[in-house]
Amino acid sequence: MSQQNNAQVPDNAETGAYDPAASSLADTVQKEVMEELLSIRGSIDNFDATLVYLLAERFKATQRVGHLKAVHALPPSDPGREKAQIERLRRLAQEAHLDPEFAEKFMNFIISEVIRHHQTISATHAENGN
Ligand SMILES: C=C(O[C@@H]1C=C(C(=O)O)C=C[C@H]1O)C(=O)O
Repeated sequence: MSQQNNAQVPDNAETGAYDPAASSLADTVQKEVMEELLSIRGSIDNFDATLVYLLAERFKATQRVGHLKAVHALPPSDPGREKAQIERLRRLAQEAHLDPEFAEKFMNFIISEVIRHHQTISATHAENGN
């Protein structure tokens, strides 16, 4: 059923609801091309949602590591572990036809954020006198 934009029914801009058809191309692209684009974008949306859930679960696990390290006075980063992870992920990326340079950059970006969290957890732990 199509939604009417009137005072009773707020549109996406007002509700903040996601519009999967949002685009700046609507007026410049043929109808069939736009349909194919939207269909592919449906898959991209599913992948992006999966990435967010995966990252959320990964950060839950790394937060646990951060608390364990703080309790046992271990350093926030573990360069030996990181080196092994990067080497493994570069190999996996190659096999999956993903640019290994990109995989390494992406992994380093995530790891640096995790280390920042671990530093915060460690500082909070120290402040609390444990
Ligand atoms: C999560 C850890 O802490 C840091 C973050 C890592 C990661 O995000 O994978 C890996 C090594 C550490 O520098 C860990 O030591 O396992």
